[in-house]
Amino acid sequence: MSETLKIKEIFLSIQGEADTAGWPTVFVRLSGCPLRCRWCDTAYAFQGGERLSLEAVVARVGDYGVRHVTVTGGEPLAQPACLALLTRLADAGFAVSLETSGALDVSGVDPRVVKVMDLKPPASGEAARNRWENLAFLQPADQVKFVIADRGDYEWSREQVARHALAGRCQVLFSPVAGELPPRRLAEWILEDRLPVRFQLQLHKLLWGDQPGR
Ligand SMILES: C[S@@+](CC[C@H](N)C(=O)[O-])C[C@H]1O[C@@H](n2cnc3c(N)ncnc32)[C@H](O)[C@@H]1O
Ligand SMILES: Nc1nc2[nH]cc(C(=O)O)c2c(=O)[nH]1
Ligand code: SF4
Ligand SMILES: [Mg+2]
Repeated sequence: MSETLKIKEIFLSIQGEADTAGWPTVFVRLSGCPLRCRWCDTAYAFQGGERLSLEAVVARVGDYGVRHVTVTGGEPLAQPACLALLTRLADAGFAVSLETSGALDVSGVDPRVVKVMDLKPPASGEAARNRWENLAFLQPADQVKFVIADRGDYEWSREQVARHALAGRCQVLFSPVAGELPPRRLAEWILEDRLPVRFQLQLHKLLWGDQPGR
């Protein structure tokens, strides 16, 4: 029997986050997540979804006729068949990125796939889940992302960037928790400290607000 995945949704949108922000992108959102970040904007993906074969997912992605595809969730790596999906999408010629929490092993991710990996700061409630061994598997095109709720999270994130020399390994993204930390405050902290990190806002929320399938 061919492998299957529980899929919450597949949709076309403007990439709202990370290095490919702005590109028309197909999103494949896998169901389920073992974490419960306090501010998660995608809790609707924790349950439900449709079981699809890898072939069906690749075919649906292809139907949209765009080059970029992002596999996200939920936590995509919580389903082991996600690794095979990533490889099939890369084989099919798509520019593939993976959004992952940083709590699951990324060592098996196809090297053609760009990893966008969170490190969860304390106010998420999930900092104990950060899998620090993952840092050894980052490639230069990958990105490490900190989603920051308050000054404590900012200082913690700044400390991890320094301790693990992250800025020399890949792009480092700092993003405010939407609706919680005023973006300007985070921008000013970054500038005051001359931090070598990239400030990010979720473009799709500026365009469409906070709604599923966008
Ligand atoms: C919904 S998660 C799915 C992938 C994976 N579970 C993860 O956490 O990276 C995708 C991205 O959205 C970010 N995110 C979730 N809720 C957010 C919020 N309220 N404000 C800003 N970013 C948020 C996450 O931190 C993560 O970078
Ligand atoms: N437009 C849009 N861009 C995104 N980039 C990463 C997303 C995610 O939820 O992982 C996301 C999303 O949910 N929507
Ligand atoms: S790991 Fe990602 S999907 Fe899971 S709760 Fe945190 S932000 Fe949401
Ligand atoms: Mg999202």
